[in-house]
Amino acid sequence: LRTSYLLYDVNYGEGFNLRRDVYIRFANLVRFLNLYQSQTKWTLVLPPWGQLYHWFNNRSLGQLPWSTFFDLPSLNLFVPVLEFDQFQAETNRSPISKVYYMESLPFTDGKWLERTHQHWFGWMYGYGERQPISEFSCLGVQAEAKTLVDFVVSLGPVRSVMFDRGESVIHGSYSEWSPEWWTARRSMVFSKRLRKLAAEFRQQYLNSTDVADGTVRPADWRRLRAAEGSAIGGPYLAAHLRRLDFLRAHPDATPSIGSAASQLIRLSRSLGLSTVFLATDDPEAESQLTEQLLKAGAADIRLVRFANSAAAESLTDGELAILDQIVGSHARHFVGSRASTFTYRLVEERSLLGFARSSSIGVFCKGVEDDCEPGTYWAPQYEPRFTLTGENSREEL
Ligand SMILES: C[C@@H]1O[C@H](OP(=O)(O)OP(=O)(O)OC[C@H]2O[C@@H](n3cnc4c(=O)[nH]c(N)nc43)[C@H](O)[C@@H]2O)[C@@H](O)[C@H](O)[C@@H]1O
Repeated sequence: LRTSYLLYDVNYGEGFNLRRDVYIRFANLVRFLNLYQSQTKWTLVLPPWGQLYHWFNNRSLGQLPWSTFFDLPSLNLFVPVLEFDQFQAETNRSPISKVYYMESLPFTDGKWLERTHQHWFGWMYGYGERQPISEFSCLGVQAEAKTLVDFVVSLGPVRSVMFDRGESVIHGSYSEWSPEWWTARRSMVFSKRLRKLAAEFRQQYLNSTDVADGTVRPADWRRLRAAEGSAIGGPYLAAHLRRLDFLRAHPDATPSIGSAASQLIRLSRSLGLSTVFLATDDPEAESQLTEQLLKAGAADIRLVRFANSAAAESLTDGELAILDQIVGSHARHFVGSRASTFTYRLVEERSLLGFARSSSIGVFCKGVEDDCEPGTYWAPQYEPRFTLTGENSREEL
């Protein structure tokens, strides 16, 4: 069995939670390659988490491995994965055989433009040192992960292939409604350390435990199949209030603090929950909301944030965001921010835990009186199905 490596990178400006979705596209590509090419073991090289646009406190930390956030043994149960450092060690830092910089082009078939030179070096993942590359090409794509299977197969035996601007690849037939998407998604279990911190926080500040909340789940994600409605959740309302760049990027969906406070009061009253777990990227939001709650005579509503706990002090921005997601995903009821991938990932987590759709799809409206559309919800799909319709590849499970 020969070993080949697949690498990818994503446009710098993309946030953490969109990147998690791009992972699913490449994990499925690797899975399809391994099903199709039985003589090759394809391994997915995990792109280190560089200095993301939204991670203000991470600037000095350099590249973070995936194990900071995710449980690698769980990822490995779906496809073979390797941290970038390990890849460099395994290949003696030899050049990446082929790098394709993907450009979204307005044509319907996958097509590539070869612009090959003798020697290339690339800056990748924010490392100061440049990575040697044997061959660099631009690849015009309007492609799904499965189209790329045929493309990679057409390259013949190759040690390592990298796709840059990985966000250009779409899920296509293997989107959120497919078991392929969900199987990869289910394997993205958060690291043990972060899960433990979340459990301790829930117990200490929110009177919430898995046993009481009906969220005890097997350690192996392959055995987790919670029926919708089986989870009760902790006795709190969780709110994801996305602000900062959303005030500019999504002004029509982002409420003022006053409007958000009124919506929270109305919701917590109707649910009979006086504890609100607040997840937000805005350091000012909590004190501003508290002021509005007092003004509205709702001083009994208690705002709880992970960021205020002692455990938060030693965490990076990305870890803190995940803690907010884990704690938010265990609440009896959740209200999120329209169009935020942070909210999407949190709702997915809730659907996997077995929360009822109605407890998960609420979003903040712009105005208090607006009757805005609820958020998106995809029910988890479990039955594996695999059909590749490409020229070389056909297989069904
Ligand atoms: C405007 C667009 O917004 C998109 O944001 P959206 O979908 O929310 O995508 P996210 O990637 O989730 O949000 C960006 C980052 O903001 C922080 N953040 C957001 N909400 C919270 C929260 O509740 N708690 C904590 N602790 N941190 C939060 C977190 O670092 C997260 O990685 C971006 O992905 C795009 O690149 C673009 O900037």
